[in-house]
Amino acid sequence: MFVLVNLKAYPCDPAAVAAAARDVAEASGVRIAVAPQAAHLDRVAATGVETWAQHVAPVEHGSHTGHTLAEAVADAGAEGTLLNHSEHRLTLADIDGALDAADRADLETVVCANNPQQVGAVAALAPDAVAVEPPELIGGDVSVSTADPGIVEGAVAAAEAVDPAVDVYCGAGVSTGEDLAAAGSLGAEGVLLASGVAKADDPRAALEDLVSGV
Ligand SMILES: O=C[C@H](O)COP(=O)(O)O
Repeated sequence: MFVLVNLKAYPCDPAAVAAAARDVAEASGVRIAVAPQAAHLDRVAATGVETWAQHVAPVEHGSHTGHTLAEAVADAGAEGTLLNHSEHRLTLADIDGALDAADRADLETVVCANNPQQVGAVAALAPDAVAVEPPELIGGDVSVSTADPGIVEGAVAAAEAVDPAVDVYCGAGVSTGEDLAAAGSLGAEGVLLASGVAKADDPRAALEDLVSGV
């Protein structure tokens, strides 16, 4: 299972969470990556943890003030990027352009989607993975794998029907080892989570619990 921890814009210490994620990944053998704010990418990458961007724009080098350039996040140490997060939606054309940008910069990609129908649509653009997240469950206490297992199974079937090479992750409310195991049993190959770690009193303990069943 892949555990992708999105720090969003939460007021946590990105380097401390990253160091904890690095240690827990090393101790458990579970692949864990951290996606901080763009301005914190180099600080997070310096810890040695696998580092991801939260977004890249569908642009190339040039006159694009304020846009996040894929090559710049790669220079800062990112190895992958989220795209089309529920809190940063893109048009289909922009997802396509951002995937091209990520490809140029050699970034792995996870495209987020609300439901299995959207999973099918974005899987057709051939990202490395898709992440299904029902927006109403994001930031809550109940995991998607408990509240809506059918959406995870539907996402797995939708991606498989379009492109079996596209991995499927799920997210929203994931915070415990039980949640991670449930996601795996529904066919997900990873989880995308945020508040369960970034807002935890002890992010290291939260990460240890998360991987305890793997
Ligand atoms: O990017 C992460 C997802 O939006 C899930 O967030 P959450 O774990 O706080 O529900």
